[in-house]
Amino acid sequence: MRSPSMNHFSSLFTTNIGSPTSWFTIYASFSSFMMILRTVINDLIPLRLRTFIISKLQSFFTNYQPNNHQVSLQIYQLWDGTPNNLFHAAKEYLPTKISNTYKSLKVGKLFNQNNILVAFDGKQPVVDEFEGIKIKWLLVEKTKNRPSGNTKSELDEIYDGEMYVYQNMPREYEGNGFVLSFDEKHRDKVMEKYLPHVLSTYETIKAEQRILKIHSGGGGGWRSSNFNHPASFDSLALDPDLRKTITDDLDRFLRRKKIYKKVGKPWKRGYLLYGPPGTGKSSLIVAIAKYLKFDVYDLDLSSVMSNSVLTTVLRATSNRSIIVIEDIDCNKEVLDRSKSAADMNPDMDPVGSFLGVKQMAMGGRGRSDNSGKFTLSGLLNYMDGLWACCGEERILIFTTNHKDKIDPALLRPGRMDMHIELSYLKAKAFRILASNYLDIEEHHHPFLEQVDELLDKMDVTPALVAEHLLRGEDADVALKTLIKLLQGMDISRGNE
Ligand SMILES: Nc1ncnc2c1ncn2[C@@H]1O[C@H](COP(=O)(O)OP(=O)(O)OP(=O)(O)O)[C@@H](O)[C@H]1O
Repeated sequence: MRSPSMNHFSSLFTTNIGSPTSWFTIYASFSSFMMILRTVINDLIPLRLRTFIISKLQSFFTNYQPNNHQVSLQIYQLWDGTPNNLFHAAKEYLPTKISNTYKSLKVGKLFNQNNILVAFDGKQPVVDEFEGIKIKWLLVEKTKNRPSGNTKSELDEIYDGEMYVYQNMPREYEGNGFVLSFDEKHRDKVMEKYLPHVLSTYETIKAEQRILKIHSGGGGGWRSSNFNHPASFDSLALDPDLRKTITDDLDRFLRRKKIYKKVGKPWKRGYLLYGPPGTGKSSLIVAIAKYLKFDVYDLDLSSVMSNSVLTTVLRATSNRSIIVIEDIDCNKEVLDRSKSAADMNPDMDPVGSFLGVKQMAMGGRGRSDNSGKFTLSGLLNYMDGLWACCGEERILIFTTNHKDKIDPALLRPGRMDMHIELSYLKAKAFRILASNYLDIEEHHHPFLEQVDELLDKMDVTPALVAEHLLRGEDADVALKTLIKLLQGMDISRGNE
């Protein structure tokens, strides 16, 4: 026997289903049918069997992923209880991938930084493209068991399954994390190329954000402060070819870490900056430090009383640093060394004399003369590689006004690899000062040629001209008075 509702249900297909009345009839029939079906199921299927079927269906839908060719990687804040570098790398890397289409971002500013910082807040996935593959990043926050923010969104749909893994992590894995997903066929590329790319980008960002320090002193310990000197390669009046030679050399030094390791040499480089006072030697050191993002250790040799103090002081320097010894020719021990070596054997050539003194310091004849004292040989030993035990990524810079006074032993390649002469101001470098101090574009001022001619025939330091330009606000007036000054110097020179 058929129930009235079943009759209704079957008659649906013959009625006109376009009218509201017919829709209501369909609804009423369907409800009655479902009620009857539920009663039948409850009566005929035992409770335990029903629970089993429901749990199986739930688990099927939970584990079902529409894109089952997608792979996901979780990067948590901790790995075996210790900070996970990949997590920190991702944290710095992702903001570089945020485009203008992002509608919700975190912003902030730290005390010691000038820039406004922007970060991914996790409410929207970040999609990164790398060598033709798309990688989707999501943020997982500690106190929430689903990606932060959204109610019911794309994130939930994708990550309900992933959250199950997350919630079952051992305690030490708890903390914020990232989940990145990509097509399975790119698995190798992501592991071998993309993740190393994230790490190396992080290293670059870290180096750029680094707050540089200057440490001064030596024998009595280092005194440190933030290094905020405004000089840079852009502010330096340097012949453009010389600037390029220097920056190319620095770049090459940074690139060749592996080669130094392979040939068993400490990764270090020595520069000798020489030239008259006021030609920019100290300013160039600042420019190099900023270019490389290296800290500076300004070593006062007169405070170093013995070789062992020198070793201690140099050991206390950090990696990625520049050790500066200014006016090396003025150091008494440095000058005395040549003298004492020559006294011992007047026929020795400079390098031979260096070796003689080095042997003394290493335990040869006359060692007792040097024990307990700072000697140049102690410094040379350090430069020759004994410092390899004290770390890497060191640049050593000596400055002098008198290159000819320096012992040749100090200058040979391997100790001072590059000798950079900073000289008097000439036309090309002057254009840089004119642009920086007076906003004069290259070749665009009627007085420039006259200044060039004067600079060409006389020796004027960049310091003197820079000081003069700093006083004038008006370019015409500043250049006119500079021409007068130079002409006056030219006349007095002629009178000498
Ligand atoms: N090439 C340059 N470009 C721009 N400014 C310069 C240059 N050379 C010197 N100056 C200016 O002169 C000042 C002194 O220069 P700096 O101390 O770098 O010279 P120096 O060669 O190290 O002198 P010293 O041998 O006396 O130590 C700097 O503060 C800078 O303003």
